[in-house]
Parts: sequence; structure tokens; C-alpha cells
Amino acid sequence: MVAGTVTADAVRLEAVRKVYGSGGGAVTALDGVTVSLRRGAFTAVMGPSGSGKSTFLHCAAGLDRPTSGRVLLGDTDLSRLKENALTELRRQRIGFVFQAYNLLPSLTVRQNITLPLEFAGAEADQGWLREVVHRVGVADRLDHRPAELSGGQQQRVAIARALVTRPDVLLADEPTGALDTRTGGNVLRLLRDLVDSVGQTVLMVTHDPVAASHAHNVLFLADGRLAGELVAPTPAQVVERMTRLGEW
Ligand SMILES: Nc1ncnc2c1ncn2[C@@H]1O[C@H](COP(=O)(O)OP(=O)(O)OP(=O)(O)O)[C@@H](O)[C@H]1O
Repeated sequence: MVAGTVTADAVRLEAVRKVYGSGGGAVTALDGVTVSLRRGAFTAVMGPSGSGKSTFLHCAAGLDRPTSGRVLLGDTDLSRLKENALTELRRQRIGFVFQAYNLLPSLTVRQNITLPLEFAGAEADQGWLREVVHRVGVADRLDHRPAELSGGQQQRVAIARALVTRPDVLLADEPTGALDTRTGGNVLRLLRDLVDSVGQTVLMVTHDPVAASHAHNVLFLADGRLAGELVAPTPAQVVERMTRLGEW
């Protein structure tokens, strides 16, 4: 590659294998996965229970090191980074959203959102902060505590917190798992809107075909291997693929 060019891929996994344990008890969670996530794409990962979805997300996030193969975040090869550098990279370049919102109850919404900047010792970009709180729809709740918000609003705060550092990729693990259908739908439309309007790259693990249908494409995992992909998925198509994979 020419020096100074930026790859079109936000994240790339190359022949990633992840084996937990050793000897007779070894479990191959990922078995040679090669996949690229384009910048500005919204990708969902689905697959039967135990197919390797969480392991995929953890490897992409640098939370778990592959047994072999490599993971690239933009041009950065995560396998070459020592633990401290990896922690720093996660703080600055990756945003996380989980099923449990993980907000700190004693802090206000504003303080929760800017926490990653505190950790990074960085100043808030006030213009971006305003845009983020406006987009996620919590601008009028900034001085509230999380307990004073609904579940959907708390997840919106968690999304704002994940976006505040302008991460290269936002990784979401069942982000609507704790929400009712309507509220979950709002959160998913918000994620899609962030992708379409500000070009945020999003990778989301989900069990829910409707959730997956908000993504540009769905990757299917089975037994630690890539088992297909759907572009512009409908819930019915996702259900059909999952049925073929033996999940339902
Ligand atoms: N820390 C670990 N130690 C040992 N085995 C593990 C570990 N983490 C995951 N595994 C195994 O690796 C395989 C893939 O697990 P993973 O959690 O990635 O699957 P998943 O698709 O996310 O499953 P689910 O949908 O049930 O959450 C499973 O067989 C699991 O038991």
C-alpha cells in the first residue's frame, strides 16, 4: 500500500482462528474467518448459539487475541500491539454498546457521555458533543441521572457515550436485548441513522432477525465459520437463513 493512503475497510479479520483451552478440552470458537467491514457500513452478525458471534466481536474489538490470523483496525494490526497500546486503542478508536447499558448511576447523563474523554485525558469537542446528544435525542436530559430515564433513553445515552470519541467502529452486542419491541426499534433506527448520516461504521451481534434487518448486510456464522451473507436483508430472509442453519 502507498504510504499515507487509508484503507476502505474499517475492520478486517484475516484467517482468524480462536481456540479456547487445550488438549481434549479445546474448543474452536472461530475456525478461519476472513471478512472485511467497509467504512460506513452497518453489519449484523447472526448465527446459532455457540457459533462464535461473541468471540468474533471480542476479536474485532481487541478484547480477545486470536490464536492465529490477524485483525486490522484500519491500518493497525492489533496482533502487533502490546496490552497497554491495545487498551488505549480500544478507548480511542472503538465504541461499545452492550445489552446492559452500564451507565454509572451516580453520574449525570452528561458526565456519563463524556466519561471516555476523561479516561483518554481529552477535551470534549463541543460541536460534536452537541451533535451527538441531539442525534441520540437526550439533549433535554443531560442533567438527569440514569435512574430517571427509561430503558430506551438509557441505551441512547450509552450510544452517545460510545460515539463521543468519534470511534472508527461502534461494536454493539445485543443492544436491544433488554428493550421492548417499539423502543428497540427506535434504538435500531438511531444506529442506522448514524450510519447513513455521519458514516459511522457499526458491527452488531444479535439474535433478532428484525434487529438484523436494520443493517446493510448480515454475516452468518455456524460452527465458527462464515456460513453466508445477506445484503439489504429482510426479517423473513434472515429467518429463512437461520432456519437453514438449524437454529429454528
Ligand atoms: N472463555 C471461553 N472458554 C472456553 N470456551 C469458550 C469461551 N468463550 C466461548 N467459548 C466457546 O466457544 C464457542 C463460541 O462461543 P461464543 O460465545 O462466541 O458463541 P455465540 O455465538 O456468541 O453464542 P451465544 O449466541 O450462545 O451467545 C462456544 O462453544 C463456547 O462454549
